[in-house]
Amino acid sequence: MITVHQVPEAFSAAECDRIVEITNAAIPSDAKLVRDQRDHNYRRAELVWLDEQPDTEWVMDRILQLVRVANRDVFDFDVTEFAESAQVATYRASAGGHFDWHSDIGEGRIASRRKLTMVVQLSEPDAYQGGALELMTGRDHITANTARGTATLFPSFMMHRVSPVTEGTRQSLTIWSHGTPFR
Ligand SMILES: O=C(O)CCC(=O)C(=O)O
Ligand SMILES: [Fe+2]
Repeated sequence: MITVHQVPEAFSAAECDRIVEITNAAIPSDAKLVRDQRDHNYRRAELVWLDEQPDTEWVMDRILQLVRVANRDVFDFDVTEFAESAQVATYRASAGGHFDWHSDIGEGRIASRRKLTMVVQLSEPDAYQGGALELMTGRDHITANTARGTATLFPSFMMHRVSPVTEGTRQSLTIWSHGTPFR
């Protein structure tokens, strides 16, 4: 089904804390876009790739379980693998953190095979202003639940954005699952 599916408390507060600690201990790279172009007008965030961090297998195990169940019960897409590491993004108001409207499907060998995107809210909603994950479901758009630990899953072709963070810092985890390109 083509929809936005939200899973409250996909990660507990303690688990979000742990992911944030791991992220904050790592050295972030500046957000790179599909095809490696950098365009700060389009996206501004720091990225940490989870597969480069120690002791994160449990995060991947949980992701696998969440995506498997959501795909079985809701989407029923032809998803066969996770071809890219999960990433944690840090959007800071002080750095103009945001991500303009985009689809996650790109032209590259891997980006063209993205099927299902999952985003987990890692920050408390009162830790930042702005920073809403908005998804275009048709003529309207919806705003993802901001509760900490909520997972939002959607088809990777769906247009979405993170509105500018105007105060504080927002952190989120993103993972894509892959399969034969949509046809
Ligand atoms: O941080 C978010 O809520 C969304 C991130 C995103 O859209 C992406 O990494 O492609
Ligand atoms: Fe995205």
